[in-house]
Amino acid sequence: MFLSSTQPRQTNLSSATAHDPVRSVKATALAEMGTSGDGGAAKLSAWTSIRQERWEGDLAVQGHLPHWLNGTYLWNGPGLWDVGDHAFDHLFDGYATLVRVSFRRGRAIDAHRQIESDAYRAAMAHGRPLHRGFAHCPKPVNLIDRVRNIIGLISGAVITDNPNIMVTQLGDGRVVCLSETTKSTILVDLDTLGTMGKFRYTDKVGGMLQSGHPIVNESEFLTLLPDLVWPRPDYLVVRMEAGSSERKVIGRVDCRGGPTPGWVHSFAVTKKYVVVPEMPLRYSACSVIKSQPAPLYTFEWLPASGSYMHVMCRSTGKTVWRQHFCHVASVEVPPFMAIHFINAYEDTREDEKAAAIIVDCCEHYSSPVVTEALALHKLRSFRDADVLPDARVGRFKIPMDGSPFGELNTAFDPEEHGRGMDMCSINPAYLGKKYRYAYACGARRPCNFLDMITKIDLEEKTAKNWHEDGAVLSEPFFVAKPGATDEDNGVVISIVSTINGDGYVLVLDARTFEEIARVRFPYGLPYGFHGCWIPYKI
Ligand SMILES: CC(=O)/C=C/C=C(C)/C=C/C1=C(C)CCCC1(C)C
Ligand SMILES: CC(/C=C/C=O)=C\C=C\C=O
Ligand SMILES: [Fe+2]
Repeated sequence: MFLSSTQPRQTNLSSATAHDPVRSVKATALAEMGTSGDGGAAKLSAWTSIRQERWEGDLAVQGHLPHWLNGTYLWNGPGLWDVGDHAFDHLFDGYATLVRVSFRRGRAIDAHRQIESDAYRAAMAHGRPLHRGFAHCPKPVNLIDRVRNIIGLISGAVITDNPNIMVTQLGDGRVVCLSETTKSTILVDLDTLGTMGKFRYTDKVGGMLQSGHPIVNESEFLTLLPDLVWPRPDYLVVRMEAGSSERKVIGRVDCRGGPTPGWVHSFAVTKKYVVVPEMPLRYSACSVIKSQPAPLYTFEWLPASGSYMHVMCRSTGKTVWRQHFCHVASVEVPPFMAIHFINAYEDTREDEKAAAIIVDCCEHYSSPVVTEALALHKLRSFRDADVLPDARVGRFKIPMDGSPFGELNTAFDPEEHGRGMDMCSINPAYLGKKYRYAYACGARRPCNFLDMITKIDLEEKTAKNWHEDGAVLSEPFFVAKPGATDEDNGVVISIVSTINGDGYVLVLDARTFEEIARVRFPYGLPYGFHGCWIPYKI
């Protein structure tokens, strides 16, 4: 049964009631402040903890959803920042909230639910967070606590398993949410959004950390495992076949600079290669051991340690360039700061061998300040101040002829997307291949956060933008029309948090970038990071 009005049909509220107290007084007060000289930030649901632990119901559709849009958009992010009297101050620390919007023949049903990681359950039980997260680090109160912390770090017990970055469906149908700690890989039930438990890897690969963006298709799951352990800090490149829970090591990349690996929130692949970025924002072993976040949280900025791009052959695991064997590379590149890689492809010669690898990313002009810009106290204030750090589409060219240096250039005029950009997606059929269009969040300045969505044409070097005054928009997600052959034939979905505290799913025609429908939530949702599309089985 679908409701035609905006009145939500609520289900399963017993659980919601049980968890309602977690929404702290601070968060409620903030949400109700409204006109506090913060440019309207206080009313935005984007930076406010979710209203209730779960909800399910029909949504009112304004406009026309295409009848071919049949499937589920699953979306994950940090929906709860307040526990008891404790309020996290970083976007990346919130407890994961999973949102599901199911589209069927022009209609939409929504559900959301908290993911019950061990870290979330412990916080609910104790009324405060107990685990170490991205920026949150429970303070040791005495020497015993300090020792317990070090043991807990080695065993992994004090480290968070809050899976708030992404959600993906594996080739065998299992749905997992995850973050950058390996233990945060958690299985969820697509029908109920219930937490089913940890994803148990059956291998002996180990590893405490993983990339936040594994590359997943119907046949495999590829990811990077950065390892901080001295004297051989490195990255393992691992693959897990669909239907298996065993990761196999494809190869290993030794760090070329610095005492630890660079942050690998995401990475890139081409048809034949995995590209492992090594950037100067490196994991800080010292801050991890001392249980004391450094100014850049668990990272430190070490530009003198150099920046590198390593290209590994997906089938052989080789990274060393050999002229007649396997054309792979490890090159020094200009300093860079990238959280998200957009895509990569092989620029081939006439003999079909790659002359260079092209890698595109959301590049922050070699500055780590963007991580600090995501502190909640900054996002909740100064909405009108132009404080969002600049970013551009950075294009690397990695030579495959044994040359030691790669290039980094600006792919097109950043003014086209307001000089800010991140949270990107492409048509997934073009992953690892030459492509023309990228979708991303951009900036309508002045702003303190990404407030526009943009379609970037890398061939014509132009952008089409969509914006609503005062609203915060989530990562634009491309869904292809079944059977379509044009790269941009489909829709782009983004979740909008409006200046009045409401929220809706925005659906744009990906070709024209014009709005075709908006689907209203019963209440605005917190900002989320990344999603996936699961078509219905016929
Ligand atoms: C983008 C985002 O949400 C990132 C989350 C990152 C986390 C939870 C990182 C955790 C940690 C490290 C990267 C290194 C040391 C331990 C720990 C703090 C858990
Ligand atoms: C919100 C964000 C990263 C999210 C990670 O998954 C980056 C925003 C950058 C702004 O310029
Ligand atoms: Fe991400």
